[in-house]
Parts: sequence; C-alpha cells; structure tokens
Amino acid sequence: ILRGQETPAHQRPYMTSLQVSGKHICGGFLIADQWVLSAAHCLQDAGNATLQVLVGAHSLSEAEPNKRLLGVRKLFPHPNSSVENIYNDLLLIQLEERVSPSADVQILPFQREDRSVPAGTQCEVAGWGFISNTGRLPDKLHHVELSVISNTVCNTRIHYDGSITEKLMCTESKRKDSCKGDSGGPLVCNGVAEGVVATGARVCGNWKKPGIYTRIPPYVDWFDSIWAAAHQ
Ligand SMILES: NCc1cccc(Nc2n[nH]c3ncnc(Nc4cccc(O)c4)c23)c1
Repeated sequence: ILRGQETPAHQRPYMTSLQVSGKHICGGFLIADQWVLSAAHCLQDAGNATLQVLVGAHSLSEAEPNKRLLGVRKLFPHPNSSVENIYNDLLLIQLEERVSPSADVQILPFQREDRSVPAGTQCEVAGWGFISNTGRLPDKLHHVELSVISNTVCNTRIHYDGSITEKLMCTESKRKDSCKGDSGGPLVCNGVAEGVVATGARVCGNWKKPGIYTRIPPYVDWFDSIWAAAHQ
C-alpha cells in the first residue's frame, strides 16, 4: 500500500495474508468461515510450495492472541485465469478448517448485485504489500482510501486504452495506490467488498496506470457453484 497509513490493530479482521514458507506473498479476505478470496496470479509467486493462510493478524511477525496460520484444503483458481492476462484473476481458497469468528477474525460481506460502483466513490484497500516504490515491506497492516474512476476514463488511451472490461474496475493511482503484495486483497466500498486487487500493469503510484480491481458481482455464480460442489 503506497502512501496509506498503518491500520489500527485488528480493525480489518477479514484480512488474510497468503504465505509460502512463512513469507507473505499476497492479500486475501475471509468471505465465509472456511473460505478466503484472493487472486489467481498469487499462485505464480507460490510455485508448488505449500501455501498457508494467516488470519487474525495485525503484525506479520509478533505473537497476537487470535493469530492463526491455517492450512489449505483446496485451491480453486478461476478456470479462465491465465498468466498471460489480467482477466478473471480470482482464487477461491478452501481452508483446512473453519475459522471461529472473534474480535480479530471476521467475515467481510461481498457485493452480489451487479451494479457498477459510481465514479468518485471513496473505497479502501488494505494489505501488507510494498509501502514504497523501492519495495519496502511492512510488518503491520496498512490501508489507503482510493477514489473510483469510471471504466470510460480508465479505457482512454492515456490509461488502459480499451482493455478494461465490465468485469474490472479502476481507482485513481496518483501517489496513493495498491502495490506488489497487495494482490488478492479486497476493495471495500461502504463496508462491502466490491473488488479484488488485480496485479494488472504492476506499476504502482503512477496516475497514468490506475489500480485495476476484479469486480466481484460477475463471479458470484462461480463462487456458488464451487460451494455447492464442496458441500454436496
Ligand atoms: N496498483 C497496482 C498493483 C496492484 C498489485 C500489485 C502491483 N504490482 C506488482 N505485482 N507483482 C509485481 N511484481 C513486481 N513488481 C511489481 N510492482 C512494482 C515493484 C516495484 C516498484 C513498482 O513501482 C512496482 C509487482 C501493482
């Protein structure tokens, strides 16, 4: 998170850290007591190493009462996600066990209605990703408030020149922005998860390359199909 602020401890109790060998690689968030939503591109950073999901954390290193490092039962990258492009960049993670909700571990509701978030809406994104362009990683969770820009503006030549589909959305990226390690985290507007941080152009903090987020509503049927199969 570039030019945001350290989050007051456990104030975003839905946030999870996707880890490989104890190292943070991506964000993610609890959407049910055994399910985390993140980004498919995060699996590229993981190779075939064992993934774990940290819940209830503020600091990545310090001992905290409700901090739990959980195993992964199954990974569901979106079938149309690809290393080649920015589309369908979603990963559903089934945890080895159900989390027990606490002050520090809570589920974040996600948007089911497929209506675009109006341009100018103030949303926020949190994560343990880069807090500087030189690649400084924080120990504690950070968050930043970002303003939504319309897909029309985001698709102009100076920005993404038509590559932003109706399954994506953009936020301003002038100075404040998400960055490496924030992928998979939620874009929260009015208390509801509307999007998931997509790696997209990889650039951070450059106003010409707005932050790209995978919109959640278009994928609700996919979530429900996975849940139906998992709970048959
Ligand atoms: N705001 C967009 C966004 C969201 C999520 C991830 C990302 N970036 C990245 N995702 N993966 C990456 N691998 C290498 N470098 C990366 N960005 C980078 C690194 C140093 C300086 C800088 O300005 C940008 C990224 C960018």
